[in-house]
Amino acid sequence: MNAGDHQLGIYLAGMLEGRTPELTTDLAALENAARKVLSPEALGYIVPSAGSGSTARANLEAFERRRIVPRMLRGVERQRDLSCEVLGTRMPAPVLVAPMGVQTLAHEEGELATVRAAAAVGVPYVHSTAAAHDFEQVAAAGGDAPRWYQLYYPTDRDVCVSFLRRARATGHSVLVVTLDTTLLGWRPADLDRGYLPFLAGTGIANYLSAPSFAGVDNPVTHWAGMFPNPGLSWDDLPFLRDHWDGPIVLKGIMSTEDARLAAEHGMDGIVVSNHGGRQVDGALAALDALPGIAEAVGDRLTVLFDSGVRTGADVVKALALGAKAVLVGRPVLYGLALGGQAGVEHVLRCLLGELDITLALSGYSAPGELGPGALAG
Ligand SMILES: Cc1cc2nc3c(=O)[nH]c(=O)nc-3n(C[C@H](O)[C@H](O)[C@H](O)COP(=O)(O)O)c2cc1C
Ligand SMILES: CC(C)CC(=O)C(=O)O
Repeated sequence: MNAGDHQLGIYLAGMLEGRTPELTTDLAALENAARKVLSPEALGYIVPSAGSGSTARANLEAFERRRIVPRMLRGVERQRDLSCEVLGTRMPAPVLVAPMGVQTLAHEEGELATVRAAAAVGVPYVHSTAAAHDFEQVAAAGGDAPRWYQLYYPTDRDVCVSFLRRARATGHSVLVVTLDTTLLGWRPADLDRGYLPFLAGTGIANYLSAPSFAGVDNPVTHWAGMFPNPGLSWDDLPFLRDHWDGPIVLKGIMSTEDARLAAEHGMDGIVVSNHGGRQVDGALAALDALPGIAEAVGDRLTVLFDSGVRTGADVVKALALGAKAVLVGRPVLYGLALGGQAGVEHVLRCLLGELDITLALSGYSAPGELGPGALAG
């Protein structure tokens, strides 16, 4: 994709054709539009965060606080190339779709619409263990487009191995192991409603279609029993190495010490993330954790980032602070809720377009040129 074509393309209406007014190009405003179309349960599950929401607010505030310093007369390339390679995956820009389960809450086609949209734009899609569609369905819908797999490490290792095998067999190239959700966070919006998608049977598709577990009496409670895994430790990582022959990324790293341990344990990458503020309310903003971690690990690990990315300018800020690429979460679900596959495509194209324009107007031809000097302070 030639990112430089985005803006003209938009003005020439190619991208806006068939767009509903709710699908605004102001990505930060999508949440309000999505609130109007989501059911109360879906809204309660997707939009809010843990506890009082202070960490989710801090995530956004950390982006707001940091300011880009635009530079002039730097001979920016007329046709910018934002493409990059991350852990063996080529991508049109340093942006991936974050792993998110239960996407049928946002739209009946759920992950199938998201993976098709990601494939259309070329952005890698990260398939969640808690997806409402399984590995095979997502692989069929996504075709050859890049896909990674996110693991919730279950207490039952046979189930774990079956997930890893199927993920590999269906073309997922990188394993993302989420560490910050060994228990569900304290989420008042769901607790007050007594609602959890999994208990309603949504989000266990990968598990339900695992042939070896077909005989289980009550699959929902069986899965609910093996999902909580607070006993997980660094000693459990070699098992994954034994059963996964591709790169492994740890998601949910928020301290320099854990980042160093990830490198010492031979991991390939980390995602600096607080799960969009959905887990530990009161945790620091993910963006505030990023620069120290990036400095501590240097070239030893590929540092990725998520939590609070809403605009192209946010992507610029995260890259300047040391991320090699970012994962975008809720905005994708807002696009999904508002327009299915077309809505997700809209969000991804806007994000890449705004990233490209912001980068160029700030004096940079490529994301790799960004560093802390691109920001004030
Ligand atoms: C509805 C929803 C479901 C999610 N499901 C998962 C999941 O299954 N696995 C995972 O690692 N992260 C999951 N996440 C967290 C995202 O991967 C990501 O860390 C977070 O959404 C980033 O923050 P943002 O929404 O502010 O962009 C989920 C987030 C949301 C909003
Ligand atoms: C706990 C999961 C199964 C889904 C998730 O990660 C989330 O809702 O944030």
